[in-house]
Amino acid sequence: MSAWPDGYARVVLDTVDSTLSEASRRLPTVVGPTWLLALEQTAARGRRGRAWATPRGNFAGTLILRRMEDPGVAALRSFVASLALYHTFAATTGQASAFALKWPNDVLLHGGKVAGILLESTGDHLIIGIGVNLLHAPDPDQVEPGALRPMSLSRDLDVDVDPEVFLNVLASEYARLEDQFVTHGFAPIRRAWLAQAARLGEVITARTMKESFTGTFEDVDEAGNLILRTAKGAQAITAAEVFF
Ligand SMILES: O=C(O)CCCC[C@@H]1SC[C@@H]2NC(=O)N[C@@H]21
Repeated sequence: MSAWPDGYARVVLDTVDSTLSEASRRLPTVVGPTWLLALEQTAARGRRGRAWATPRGNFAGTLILRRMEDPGVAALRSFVASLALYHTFAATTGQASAFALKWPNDVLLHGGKVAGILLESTGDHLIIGIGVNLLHAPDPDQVEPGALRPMSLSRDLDVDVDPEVFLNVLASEYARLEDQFVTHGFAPIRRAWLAQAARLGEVITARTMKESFTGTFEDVDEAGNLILRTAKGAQAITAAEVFF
């Protein structure tokens, strides 16, 4: 069992609309880094305005941090969070090789999506929302065409992890990597993230709001951009949806 990290507060809620919305409501009274865990969410949101289902048994957590850097640097915490998730999956299942990281911040299990992260910045705070399919995964026909198959730890790995246990391990892994990020910057996080990256060196497609780029996934640069080698040369992509 991981020790709860010093300096972090923890709030467990039974049902809430969204831990991201709850985090925003609590901002005026929050002191120090705070984890919110909901055992059920009724109106959770995912990236690009999509809905996110959190039935009981899945993990829905949000970390509230005071933002100390400019927005570009603060946003690199999506890599800190996804790497912390990777270590948490490795620790709770004992099967690290089953997991991989998909740019910018999904976690894959056997090539399908098992966890997603949504970062929101409000005033001087950063709010990191994390959803994990521990027990249930949405039906494949509930996700949009071309999206990866949703996976769950229980169904696809035959491992049952309680959301509160998952939070304890994740909070500890996150705190360790947050210290590393603050002390040494993005470089060690970036190296460790790339070591677990899905499809590095392979041809992938990144779709932005306006364009689609297909090329070899070469790197993630020091600003967190996806570097694709296309027929027109190297393209640095800041925000996109990636398709394999
Ligand atoms: O689209 C994604 O991949 C991101 C999903 C993020 C879902 C989490 S669950 C906890 C937090 N509360 C929300 O409403 N969303 C995030």
